[in-house]
Amino acid sequence: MSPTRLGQNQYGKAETRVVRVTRDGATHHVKDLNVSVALSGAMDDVHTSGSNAAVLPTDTTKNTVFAFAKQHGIDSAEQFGIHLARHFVTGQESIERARIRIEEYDWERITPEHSFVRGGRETRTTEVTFDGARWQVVSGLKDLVVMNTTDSEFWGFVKDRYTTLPETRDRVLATEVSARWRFHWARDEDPAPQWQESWAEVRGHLLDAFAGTYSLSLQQTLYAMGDRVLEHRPEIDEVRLSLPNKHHFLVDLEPFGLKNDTPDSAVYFAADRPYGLIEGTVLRDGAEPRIPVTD
Ligand SMILES: O=c1[nH]c(=O)c2[nH]c(=O)[nH]c2[nH]1
Repeated sequence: MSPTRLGQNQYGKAETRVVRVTRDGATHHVKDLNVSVALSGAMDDVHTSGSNAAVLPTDTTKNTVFAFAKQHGIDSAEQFGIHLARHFVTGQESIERARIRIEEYDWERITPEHSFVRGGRETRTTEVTFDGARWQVVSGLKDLVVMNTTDSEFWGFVKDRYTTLPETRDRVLATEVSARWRFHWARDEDPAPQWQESWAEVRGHLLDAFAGTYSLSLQQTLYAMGDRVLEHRPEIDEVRLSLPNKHHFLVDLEPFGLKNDTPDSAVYFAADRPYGLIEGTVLRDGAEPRIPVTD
């Protein structure tokens, strides 16, 4: 038998759901997060000798999330993640790195006071990593569904013996955007970004680029989206996008004697699978490389 050793490892409580309700007279405010803590460091013993001496229980990491939400509030998901990561890395000798992933759910008001409906829109995400010296904050969004009903073409592609896709000069382009953007900010001595404002601005640029790009492929739209964010937001160094192509196929209505042309109230079949999956990263030239984060 060849010798073995412990490779990359991390542990912590995943998906702690914390909801904080703040009262401003009769007006209530809700912050709704799903927080996953992952800690790593000097953890050989717990895996190989059974000693738990270096292990802060995952139960404690969950309790810390609730206690911090109560004591310090939740200003932004990023700020909350930074606070937690700093606490774990500076508070325990055995913990060398913390990664905090947060999803934030949106609640819209039904009444001005204390009734809400869960926003059916996208989920906001952030991932904060801290190794005691350097921060890496990657924020994002997922499940943001968008559609252009024109200004999209796809033609001039490679054709082999299995190609049947017709070229098109006018199609529906729809996708469900998953985007993650990495902040330049890495050191405590540098001023941190305005997390809330930055997130809203990036979201706006992603949408503007999607809507405003005359698209010859979803790949081209992807690049335009990332490029626009980097052009307008100096606090961001990298944008990663995952864009499923939510195909809309013109239905063949010829058997019923109906012409189904795009310019004339077209009818599409919105297929849910399979879907093309277009993924890519747009980087600022000369940006520092990311800290590798294990999934
Ligand atoms: O925008 C697109 N990019 C592709 O790579 C592709 N492939 C395909 O079949 N349809 C599309 N659309």
